[in-house]
Amino acid sequence: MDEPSVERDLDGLGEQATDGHTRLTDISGGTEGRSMASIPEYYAGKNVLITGATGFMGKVLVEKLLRACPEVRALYLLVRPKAGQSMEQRVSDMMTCKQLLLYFDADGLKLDTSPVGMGVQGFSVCRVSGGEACVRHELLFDRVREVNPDFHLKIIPISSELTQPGLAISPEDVERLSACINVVFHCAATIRFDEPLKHALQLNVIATQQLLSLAKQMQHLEAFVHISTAYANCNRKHIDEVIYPPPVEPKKLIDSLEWMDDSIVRDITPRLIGDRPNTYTYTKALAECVVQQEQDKLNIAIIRPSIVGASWQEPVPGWIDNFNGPSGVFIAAGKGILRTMRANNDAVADLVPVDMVINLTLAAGWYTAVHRPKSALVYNCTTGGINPFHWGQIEHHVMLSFKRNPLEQAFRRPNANITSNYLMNQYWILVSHKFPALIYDFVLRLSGQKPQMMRIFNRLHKAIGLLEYFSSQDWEWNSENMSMLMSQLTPEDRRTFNFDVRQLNWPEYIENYCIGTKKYVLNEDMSDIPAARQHLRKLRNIRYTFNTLLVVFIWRVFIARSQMARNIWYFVVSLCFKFLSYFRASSTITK
Ligand SMILES: CCCCCCCCCCCCCCCCCC(=O)SCCNC(=O)CCNC(=O)[C@H](O)C(C)(C)COP(=O)(O)OP(=O)(O)OC[C@H]1O[C@@H](n2cnc3c(N)ncnc32)[C@H](O)[C@@H]1OP(=O)(O)O
Ligand SMILES: NC(=O)C1=CN([C@@H]2O[C@H](COP(=O)(O)OP(=O)(O)OC[C@H]3O[C@@H](n4cnc5c(N)ncnc54)[C@H](OP(=O)(O)O)[C@@H]3O)[C@@H](O)[C@H]2O)C=CC1
Repeated sequence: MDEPSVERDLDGLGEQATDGHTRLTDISGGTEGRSMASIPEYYAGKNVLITGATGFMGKVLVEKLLRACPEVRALYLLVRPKAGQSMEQRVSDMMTCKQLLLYFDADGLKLDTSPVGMGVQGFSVCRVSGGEACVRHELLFDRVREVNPDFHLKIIPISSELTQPGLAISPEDVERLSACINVVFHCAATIRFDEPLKHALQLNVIATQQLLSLAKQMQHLEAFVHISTAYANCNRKHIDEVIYPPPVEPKKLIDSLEWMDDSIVRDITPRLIGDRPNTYTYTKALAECVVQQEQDKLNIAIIRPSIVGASWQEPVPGWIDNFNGPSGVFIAAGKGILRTMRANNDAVADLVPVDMVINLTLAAGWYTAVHRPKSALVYNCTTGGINPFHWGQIEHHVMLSFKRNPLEQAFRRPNANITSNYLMNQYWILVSHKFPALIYDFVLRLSGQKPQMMRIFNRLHKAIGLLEYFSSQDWEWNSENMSMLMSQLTPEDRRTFNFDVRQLNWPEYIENYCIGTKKYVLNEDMSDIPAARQHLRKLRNIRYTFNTLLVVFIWRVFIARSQMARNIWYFVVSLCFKFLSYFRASSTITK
């Protein structure tokens, strides 16, 4: 079943819905006979619904929409209460991004760390008189706040647990959303690769279905933008911008899994997901299918980003707030923990910066609402086909960057190597991961502390084991729709909502990415870099001393047991002495 099920239609202007549902033409007056609105003009006065707003991409979407489209009327965020926090509290924390204060004495020594909160947004340093300095998180929403200090008034949290019937939205909220929403961005998903199938199906597929049902009740809806992944069809080598037939009819799967015990579902999961690597990519493919089923009733766009990395330029270069995908690998390599990983040096590393994905998403929302393509348009948001960069190059630049800007308290000097050879990788895991971990834990035990290194390595091996599928091969994505969309933007919009991946300078991007993991994920202070470098020098000296002692020890053991080794040893030593005395003698003669 290789036939794509969607035909692209770029010029299909609005048609009346068959079910009497109000389409764009009724509320915006269409675009006919008018000059086309720019992106900020389009979003002006619009009510936007966003799921997954507390996630990595959702936060950047909210920030950019508020900053670049200041006339947007309101953002309705579907948020669930979590970890004892109400949804209002969570949204407020997200916007205020709590602060971390570090105090220094006159010599620049850190005296105290007082985390006022837990936001992970990074630092800006402000030196004050008297030798005290305050380092505070550079807030994700700082730039919006500069433009509009009251931006929070535009944010309306709506309580919703997406895995519950009706998304657990109250009837009053359903009524309110149905009456006012113009654009929906559906970002929420579980992105864990080891999610049990039932839960992944519940969130990635059933919740999408329910959101679509809600969308169909929205009387003024103009665009529904669904965030998928470029890897939804990773069982193919060449991926076009079409929705492929699903591995199974979603409704059938939902019905059959409903009555099945969790243990049965676990047992049959490998058979069901077939040639896909995990439940994530499998359920994202099913979600695209349920979205496609509504394309006659709604104006739909599907965005398929590849591996979403730290920001390129906005809100600040290198902004990142999680360990997902390559970020965790970079950090583990920077800390000197990860020394080896299975990856293909020559395979394309299809990273795409989060701000480019969000710019494309906002532009696609605009295009979908204004042009109303007859069928859902899919945008492969990838870099490999246009501006390729390879895992081998990534490794090189990550290592360079962490040597220039080391992480604090590294376990060993950063020196990670990737290899596609399974046996070689196993060898290095033994020599460079397990052996040092055992020694370190042994030292911890001797000093009365709890061993921890082996536990860390076991978790790391589990995580990288799940990523290797994506780093060991490459794919070809067609990204014509991305180019088409770019050509539709005004020069001004092209600058404000830049997703031209040709402009990415990879070495510079990777450097900012690594610095971003240091500043924004690990909350490390850039002014501590000299101390971190000093720590690396100490580690290097420890390594030299350890290696020398090891060689001497092995040799001592060896010559104690073998006459031949002893003879060679005496021969080499006497040769050295002879050379030494010869050079000494010849230098006295020449004087
Ligand atoms: C120089 C080297 C060069 C290298 C080149 C090679 C690089 C290859 C990179 C390939 C990336 C491929 C990504 C493919 C993306 C597909 C795109 C998408 O659509 S979807 C987007 C992609 N989706 C994903 O990436 C999801 C992948 N993640 C998962 O599925 C799960 O987190 C898990 C199974 C790895 C661990 O589960 P579990 O044991 O239950 O543990 P928890 O979840 O509770 O977390 C425990 C702790 O570990 C932390 N941590 C998390 N991840 C990593 C990491 N990678 N590493 C390190 N640490 C990591 C986590 O923060 C937490 O810390 P703390 O709070 O305790 O302090
Ligand atoms: N990151 C990446 O590399 C890529 C991501 N994508 C896609 O982009 C989208 C966003 O990804 P990303 O931002 O990285 O993911 P995150 O894990 O950072 O965010 C997921 C969001 O979904 C919300 N969510 C999860 N479960 C529920 C629930 N039961 N009820 C309500 N909300 C829920 C989370 O809310 P809460 O804070 O409450 O947990 C969070 O806001 C996803 O659709 C993903 O498939 C695609 C390609 C690559």
